[in-house]
Amino acid sequence: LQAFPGGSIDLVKQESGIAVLTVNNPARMNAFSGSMMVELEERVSQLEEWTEGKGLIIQGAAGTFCSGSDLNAVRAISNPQDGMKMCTFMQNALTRLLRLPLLSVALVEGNALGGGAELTTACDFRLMAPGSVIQFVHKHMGLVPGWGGAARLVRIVGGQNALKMLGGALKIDPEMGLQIGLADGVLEGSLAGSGANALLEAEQWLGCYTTGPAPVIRAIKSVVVSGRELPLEVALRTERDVFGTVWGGPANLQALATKAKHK
Ligand SMILES: CCCC(=O)SCCNC(=O)CCNC(=O)[C@H](O)C(C)(C)COP(=O)(O)OP(=O)(O)OC[C@H]1O[C@@H](n2cnc3c(N)ncnc32)[C@H](O)[C@@H]1OP(=O)(O)O
Repeated sequence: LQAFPGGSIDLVKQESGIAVLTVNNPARMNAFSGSMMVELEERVSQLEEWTEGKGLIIQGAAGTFCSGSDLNAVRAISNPQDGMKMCTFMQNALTRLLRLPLLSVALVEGNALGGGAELTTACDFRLMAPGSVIQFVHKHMGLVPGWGGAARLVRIVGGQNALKMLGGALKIDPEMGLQIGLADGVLEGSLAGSGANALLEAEQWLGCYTTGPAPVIRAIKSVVVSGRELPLEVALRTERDVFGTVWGGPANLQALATKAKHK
């Protein structure tokens, strides 16, 4: 993958506990070069070690999300063996990304195409800016998703919607995204339009879910990942173990001491 350089994956970990990951290759509409795939995996490793983290926003540079694989690299490795190696690498990186103990949101401005659409499904939530599009264009490229995007899409929107989206290479706009459950929110028009404002709005949106002590937010994500991925009996055991990490913990004791009311 390192033989196909260009662009970068930038990570900023903020004091607020929300990190921002930027897919940065604007000359190619933030397409993933080989070196960016390697960098993505490195950034995921850094986030796995970030014990203070609560949230993650994934965005593209310069007002558009990501146009998938860099087609120059795709052409150079257009044989099944190399394609499967690349897919294995990206499936692993994106599976680890989705399993991070952080609540993650894909901030979709402009286009999320091909592998870019797949990347949005490796986040817990998708926020779409007005005018943005998520499109699995794979059929038009004579392909199917290979970065795990089909498997995750079925779990997000159901098999029927996934079949329509992949079979028709449908352009999903924010309205349709909300309707089928692909989008979890749409940015306000007033704030959208500038990358900085869109990011601010995404931070505010995510803040509704990440407010609170990091151990509790991370535990919430862990029990949901277990419920999402494991057979019920195993998920229940995991839930009990995670419960043990917060029961009697500082946040729990403080809530008991203040006799919190939930009106
Ligand atoms: C398992 C993974 C499967 C995959 O991801 S396969 C790749 C799927 N993605 C695509 O096919 C995207 C192809 N690109 C497009 O449709 C359009 O470029 C796009 C994103 C709608 C933007 O259109 P426009 O706004 O008209 O801009 P444009 O076409 O002039 O693009 C600007 C420059 O970006 C380049 N670019 C866009 N997408 C790229 C890509 N995926 N790989 C490599 N280069 C890409 C494009 O060639 C152009 O470069 P240049 O200015 O001509 O040098």
